[in-house]
Amino acid sequence: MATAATERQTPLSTQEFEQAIRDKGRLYHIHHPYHRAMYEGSATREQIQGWVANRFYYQVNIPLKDAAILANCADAQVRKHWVQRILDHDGYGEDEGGIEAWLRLGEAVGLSRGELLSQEHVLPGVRFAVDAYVNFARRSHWRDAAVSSLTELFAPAIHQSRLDSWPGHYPWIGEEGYQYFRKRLSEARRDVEHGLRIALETCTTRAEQDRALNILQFKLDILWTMLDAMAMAYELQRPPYHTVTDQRVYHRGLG
Ligand SMILES: O=C(O)c1cc(C(=O)O)c2c(n1)C(=O)C(=O)c1cc(C(=O)O)[nH]c1-2
Repeated sequence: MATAATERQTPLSTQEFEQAIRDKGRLYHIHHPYHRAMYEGSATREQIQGWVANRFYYQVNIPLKDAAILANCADAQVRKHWVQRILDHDGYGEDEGGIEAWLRLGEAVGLSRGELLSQEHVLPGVRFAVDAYVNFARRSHWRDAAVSSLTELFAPAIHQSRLDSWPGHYPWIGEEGYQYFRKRLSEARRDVEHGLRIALETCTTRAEQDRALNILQFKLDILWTMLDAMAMAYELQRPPYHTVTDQRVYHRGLG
């Protein structure tokens, strides 16, 4: 008879494991009140601008995270696919890349390129959360780092929700701002197919599956925590040091 302990060790079937991964979508940042406000049309211009400026820090760090995964991966077949993610963001040939598209989104919401590039709006809480993601990829086995990207399973829905709702709610946002979200619809679907295959093929014991689900939760925590920091600053008007100064005195990264 199986005891509770041995039952815990029974691996989930591939279908059950995939379902457990997909079930994590109920904790995606699409459900964060900050995100809901943007989607529902109640976000202010300052809140949208704050989100775009802070999320830029995520955008510029994604290729560093993916380069760390490549650097830790001895499997050429994996690298051959994974390298595409860096090109998607940095650009290649005629494709201007996601970082450039995000800078255009910044301009479309009224932020200059210089404002985004200087990182002057990046809140410490956002910086720490994104840095935790990059550092996890640097120090982990590439398979664990690959699993942490699986929140992208849920990303097409969130990009689509912005394309569906923002133009109606925020007519002041220029049309050229939406290209990033359009571009990611197909890129995220392709990436996640590869990432999911890695997870399903390499996490075969219950312990490995549980670890993968915990890593995915770590990543969900990062995304949620970024929005918590933005909610403090732009909804509750309590950015860091607000009791002392209204200047953005926070550090811009230590290089
Ligand atoms: O707008 C979003 O809500 C959102 C979320 C995520 C995500 O789930 O990590 C990514 C993106 N966008 C995105 O645009 C992107 O390029 C991306 C790469 C990754 C990753 O973990 O490698 N996540 C995401």
